[in-house]
Amino acid sequence: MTHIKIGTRNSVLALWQANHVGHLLESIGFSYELIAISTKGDQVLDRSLSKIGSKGVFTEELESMLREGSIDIAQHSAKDLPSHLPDDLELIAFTEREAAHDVVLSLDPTLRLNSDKKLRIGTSSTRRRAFLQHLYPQHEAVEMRGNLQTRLEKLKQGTCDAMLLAYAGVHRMEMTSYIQEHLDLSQFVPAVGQGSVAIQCVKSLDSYIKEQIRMACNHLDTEKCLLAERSLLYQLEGGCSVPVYGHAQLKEEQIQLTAGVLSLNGQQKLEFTKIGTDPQILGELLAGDLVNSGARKILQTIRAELNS
Ligand SMILES: NCc1[nH]cc(CCC(=O)O)c1CC(=O)O
Repeated sequence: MTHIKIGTRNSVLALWQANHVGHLLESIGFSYELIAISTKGDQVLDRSLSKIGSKGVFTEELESMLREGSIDIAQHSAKDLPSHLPDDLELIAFTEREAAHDVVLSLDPTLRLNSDKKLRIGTSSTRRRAFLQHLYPQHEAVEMRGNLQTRLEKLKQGTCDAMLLAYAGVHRMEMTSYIQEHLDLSQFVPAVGQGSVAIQCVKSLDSYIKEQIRMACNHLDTEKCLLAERSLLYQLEGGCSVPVYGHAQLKEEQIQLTAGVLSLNGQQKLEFTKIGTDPQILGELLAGDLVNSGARKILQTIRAELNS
């Protein structure tokens, strides 16, 4: 029997996702074990993600383990993957994406973002912070790092009135009872990759095993969408720390990609929607539209602000 060592971060969410991948592998008769590690992104909690050195804080250690052969595959939240990945590694599968939108969690069932009352809203994502300032400038964004359990604790302690999170993680962690609002995908556009789990391996992994893993875990429609979103991110060299966002959906046989860039304070926003059939080209074309409208200048300003 083929036995697969799955490398994963050791947060409860990451372990859930790794077991999910493991169960998919079991469905084709493979067995699996988890090799769980704590990454720099999990350990350094006193600085914002955008300041720890953004690229690959959650992924680098797992990539080294792939090369050493101590794991066969690594599972990552597709959202946490940098746009530029090392040449000796590849992504061989994207699991079926669940609802990709963001949600508002609070202990107060009457809380709504559109209220006039100034609320303290916890988030660690520059995209959510920027969207919040753009759509609901009356509120104050509060930095919130840590895994989902830690953040829920902080909410309960009163560090903030509400927090913004991805529905997918909240659902996996069975925290949906705290959801007070589901944010509209078309207004509060998700991060590239949000809601899907990516599987990475060394390019030199046995091709039969690769094919089997892909068969068990890859969801073709999700893959088309993720490839379009990641193609866009690649062009703009965005990472999870910069408010470049993109979300693709299938409309009949076509891919519809909505993507944009927001300034950190939410005051400038560039956004386009485009339809196409080739994910790679669609991402490139939409990135081109953004660049032609001045995205590079906004991005330069964002990077300077984040580094200061
Ligand atoms: N950066 C943290 C992270 N990475 C993936 C998810 C949620 C699950 C997913 O998007 O697949 C989260 C938490 C969040 O953003 O709320």
